[in-house]
Amino acid sequence: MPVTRETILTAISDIALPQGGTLGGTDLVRALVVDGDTVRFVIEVENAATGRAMQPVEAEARARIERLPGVAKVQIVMTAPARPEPPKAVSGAAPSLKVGGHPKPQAGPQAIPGVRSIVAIGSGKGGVGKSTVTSNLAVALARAGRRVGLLDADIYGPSQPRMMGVSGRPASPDGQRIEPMHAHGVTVMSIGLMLKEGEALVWRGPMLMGALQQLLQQVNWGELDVLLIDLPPGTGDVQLSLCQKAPVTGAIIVSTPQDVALLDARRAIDMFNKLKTPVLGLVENMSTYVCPNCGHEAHLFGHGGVASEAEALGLPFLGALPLQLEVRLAGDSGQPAALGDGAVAEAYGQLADRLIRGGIA
Ligand SMILES: Nc1ncnc2c1ncn2[C@@H]1O[C@H](COP(=O)(O)OP(=O)(O)OP(=O)(O)O)[C@@H](O)[C@H]1O
Repeated sequence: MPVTRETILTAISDIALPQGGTLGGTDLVRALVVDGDTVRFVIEVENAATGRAMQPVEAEARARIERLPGVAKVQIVMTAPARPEPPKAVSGAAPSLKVGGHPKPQAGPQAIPGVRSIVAIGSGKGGVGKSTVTSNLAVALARAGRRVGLLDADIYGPSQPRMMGVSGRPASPDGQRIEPMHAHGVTVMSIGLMLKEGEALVWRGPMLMGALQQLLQQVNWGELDVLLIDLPPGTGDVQLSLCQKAPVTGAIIVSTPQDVALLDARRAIDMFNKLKTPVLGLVENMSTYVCPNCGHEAHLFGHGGVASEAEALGLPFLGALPLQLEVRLAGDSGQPAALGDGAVAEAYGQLADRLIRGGIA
């Protein structure tokens, strides 16, 4: 039987650390991947000196994993994170709520109290409409009577405040817990609400992870059937951190039908597979364009590519969403198109329905 992530973590969890405590009691083990009979992971240490002190721990972990049936090769890499940027790297006075900062040690994924399921929305390529799909899906689920949260974790380009029409700074009466915003029946939180508009975040990996951890754990999400997480495009720190810090139910991948977008989508799927996060299915955005004047239907980015890719990968194809000027205008005005009654709202209604029937939302 192939060895599992859980078996490995259990096998090494009680190894004592030189600084006290055990390996299982920290979140030093990162990016654990089981690839057939090969096990790979990273042990993150504070600096080179801690790394040297941790060498016996690494050796003991390697020996224990090598003894597990089904393991032929163990690759352990010890890394020290780049020093985080000091908070002044963010211009303006964003962190009065102290969002950002080094992540707190956390042993494995931590559930968010009251949140039944967590769905990450990802894409390989930027600009394919991931944020648009997330906001419209959130609205469609809320219209279907679900209790929905939307976390904008697109730390480099948070667009949910604009798309959902929320602004202002979230309150934090006790300086610890953060009150989310509410729009169109959806509970919304975005790193963008902590920053001035147009302000780019220049935090590095560890700060990003700290910010994400806070947005997951310090926001008063309340009781939710589903929390949708709008990820940054690509396969970086935020995705990795999310799948390690939160029990993600699954990921939905958004792509346009273009080959180049599909190629990147494949990379995103591969990353979620490596992180052992189930891919719930693929969505094709900007699928068809119907000219509002003459009704002519055109396929600007090709058509059907995502459905055939899903079939080839043995993944569900969750639906095709049309390219429409109305969608962009609605997104820009903070009133997602799924609030209306047209073809777009119907397509999102079907997508929402599918997730509800599948027990995901
Ligand atoms: N189906 C659609 N029809 C028309 N415009 C769309 C559609 N989907 C997205 N857009 C527009 O395309 C632009 C990019 O969309 P969006 O910001 O949702 O993409 P993204 O993948 O989240 O991008 P990023 O890489 O910045 O995170 C936006 O202006 C949006 O309004």
